[in-house]
Amino acid sequence: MKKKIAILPGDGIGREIASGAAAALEAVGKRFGHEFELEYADIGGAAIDSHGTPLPESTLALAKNSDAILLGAVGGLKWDSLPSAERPERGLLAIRKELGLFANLRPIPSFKTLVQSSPLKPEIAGNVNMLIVRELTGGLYFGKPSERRGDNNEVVVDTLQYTRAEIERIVVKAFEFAKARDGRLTSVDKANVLESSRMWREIVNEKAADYPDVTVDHMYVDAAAMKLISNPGQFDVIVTENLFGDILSDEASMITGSLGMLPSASLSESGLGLYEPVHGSAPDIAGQNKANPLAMILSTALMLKYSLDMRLEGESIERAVQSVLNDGYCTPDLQMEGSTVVGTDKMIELVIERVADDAPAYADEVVYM
Ligand SMILES: NC(=O)C1=CN([C@@H]2O[C@H](COP(=O)(O)OP(=O)(O)OC[C@H]3O[C@@H](n4cnc5c(N)ncnc54)[C@H](O)[C@@H]3O)[C@@H](O)[C@H]2O)C=CC1
Ligand SMILES: CC(C)CC(=O)C(=O)O
Ligand SMILES: [Mg+2]
Repeated sequence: MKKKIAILPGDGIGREIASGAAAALEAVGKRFGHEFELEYADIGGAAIDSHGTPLPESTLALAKNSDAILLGAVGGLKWDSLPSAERPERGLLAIRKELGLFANLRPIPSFKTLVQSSPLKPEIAGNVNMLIVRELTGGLYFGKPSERRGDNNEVVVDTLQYTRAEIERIVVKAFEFAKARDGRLTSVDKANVLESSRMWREIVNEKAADYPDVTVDHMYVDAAAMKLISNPGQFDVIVTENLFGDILSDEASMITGSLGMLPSASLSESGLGLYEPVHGSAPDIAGQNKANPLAMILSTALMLKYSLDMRLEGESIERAVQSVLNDGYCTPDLQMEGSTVVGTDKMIELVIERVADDAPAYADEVVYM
């Protein structure tokens, strides 16, 4: 049956890498005999320019009527001086909220061939396979009030708010992933200071009773930031609130050596999924054919596996990516001696060829989720 996919390229490098997602779907379609109907719509700065709002009704309607959604990235210098409620990023937050995408999954594996590109020592970067489960529709990014106040607007307030139900559903999701993986869950909070973290911790402890096979530990977010660098191999599943997860996952990308390597999946309770790279629109390299398209392509693989029940198809993309890296190709963000540096377009082409070619499985195959 034909699957309808909404593609929202967004801004900056989002537009360049979105073509990688479309090309990967076309290659998978040809090889496995599927038909994908791709429909494009604006979000973020592009939507401000075309529709006067960062999340047009038509984009939201398309997303709701699709089997899954692929998103590039939003934001850019052109829109940076807009009030925060009108910025491109507001479109991204709004689509997450409107679609109820509360569970953001950010897998971070070691890519053996990329160990050299990590600023960490090979023995530290080389043995990681973690999953960050980030709460995505609550916390500091959504709490009200968020405003300037007082005489001359000299007071500013942002609000970190969660309901018990919001914390429970993300914690349960994380326990389920931990149970299916290595059975270790680290809950990251700031319970020594924040009331929200104290409730978060209580809920994790309550839910632990339902998962006797999962070992739970709690870590303060400042210490977790340090341990991600000193000993990332200790983590299996990390569960944390929205802002902490945002920051820690960018930090964790350095295990691979580039933010351009990390895909993500955002899932709702009904099972609808939006797939996007962890990185942003990278205005510093936009339009130069330098962006690494692999995070976007790997997000497409996650989409096939988790929203379309096409496991083999998703794995064919993951394997193709690994094959290209093993053959020594990389984009400029991945610093590796002796490798062949290629641009965005060429990297997409190399991966697509290998999807079509049925690249073999590797003994050290990267496992995502
Ligand atoms: N999900 C999204 O749409 C996100 C959007 N943003 C927005 O993106 C804009 C830029 O924000 P930044 O803080 O610069 O974060 P960024 O993630 O866009 O870039 C940070 C650094 O990583 C590099 N980088 C990111 N992705 C890359 C890729 N695929 N290949 C090679 N290098 C890559 C960039 O060149 C830059 O030096 C802002 O407007 C921000 O609000 C930021 C994060 C997430
Ligand atoms: C641009 C923000 C709204 C989001 C972000 O940085 C992220 O989701 O990683
Ligand atoms: Mg981020």
